[in-house]
Amino acid sequence: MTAQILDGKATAAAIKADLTTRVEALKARGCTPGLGTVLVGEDVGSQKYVAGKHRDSQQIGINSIQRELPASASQEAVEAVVRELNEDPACTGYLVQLPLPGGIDANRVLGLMDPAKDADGLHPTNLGRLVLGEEAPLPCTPAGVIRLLRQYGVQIAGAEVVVIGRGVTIGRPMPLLLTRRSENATVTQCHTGTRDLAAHLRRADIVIAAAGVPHLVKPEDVKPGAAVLDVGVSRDEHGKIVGDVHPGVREAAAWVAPNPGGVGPMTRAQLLVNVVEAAERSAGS
Ligand SMILES: Nc1nc2c(c(=O)[nH]1)N[C@@H](CN(C=O)c1ccc(C(=O)N[C@@H](CCC(=O)O)C(=O)O)cc1)CN2
Repeated sequence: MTAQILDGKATAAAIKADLTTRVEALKARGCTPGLGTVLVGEDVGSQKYVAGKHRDSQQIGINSIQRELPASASQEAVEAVVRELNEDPACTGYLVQLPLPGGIDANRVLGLMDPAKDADGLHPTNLGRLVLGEEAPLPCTPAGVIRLLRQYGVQIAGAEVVVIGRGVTIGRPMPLLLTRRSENATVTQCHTGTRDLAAHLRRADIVIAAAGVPHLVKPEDVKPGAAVLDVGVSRDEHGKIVGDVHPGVREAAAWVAPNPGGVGPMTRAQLLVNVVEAAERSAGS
């Protein structure tokens, strides 16, 4: 049996269509949302992601504010841009593209952001709110994963979920979302210190692979009927994406979110959701 594709592109397009109407309503009330991005360095992947975020924003009527600094920028220079965006009324939400170059203290930079303008849900106050079960902008990739599973009717409640990875954008917040009462999943978090990854994978109803290790998840380790979401990004010698999930998994699983075309577009769609919601909150709607 070949897995059903969890199509992130199509799902993201539907989310964007809904947001377009909400942006029009905001504009009619004199509030035009503006997405700010802070990009430090010349990493080609990060440049591509940021360009995609602005392209999406412009398509639905959100203004773009782009700040770029060289890889040699000092901590003070990056912090100055964050302070500027905190004060800029045209910027209703913004993000700092990660990873930041070595030598920049990313936690300090994120902590300086105005939590009300945090479009990524990665400010310590907003991550703390998530832990406490309070309303907060949600980290984009984990929220995109949940939305994609729901769109295709994959059962989350009661599911055994394995998350591979413990980074700040996906691995750390993903279990927080999955174990909310609204999702009710049981989560095992695996990482480079996990002794027997295959043993965990064989029990999983849902696998979320975000390790950045090419073809880490093999067909023989996937439980029949499982949903497998490929979030890991490595690149081959031609710059082509190689995911964490072996292509043969398509013949073993019931659902697969491919990479590209699965969770990536959902990450960008959730960013737009966060920007629109922040603008709606600040406009008092
Ligand atoms: N500040 C943040 N930094 C990073 C985040 C994040 O959520 N906030 N996540 C990742 C990268 N990321 C967003 O920034 C991201 C990754 C992938 C995609 C995407 O649309 N991918 C396409 C393929 C694009 C390609 O061909 O290279 C797809 O999957 O179809 C968007 C955003 C790390 N940093």
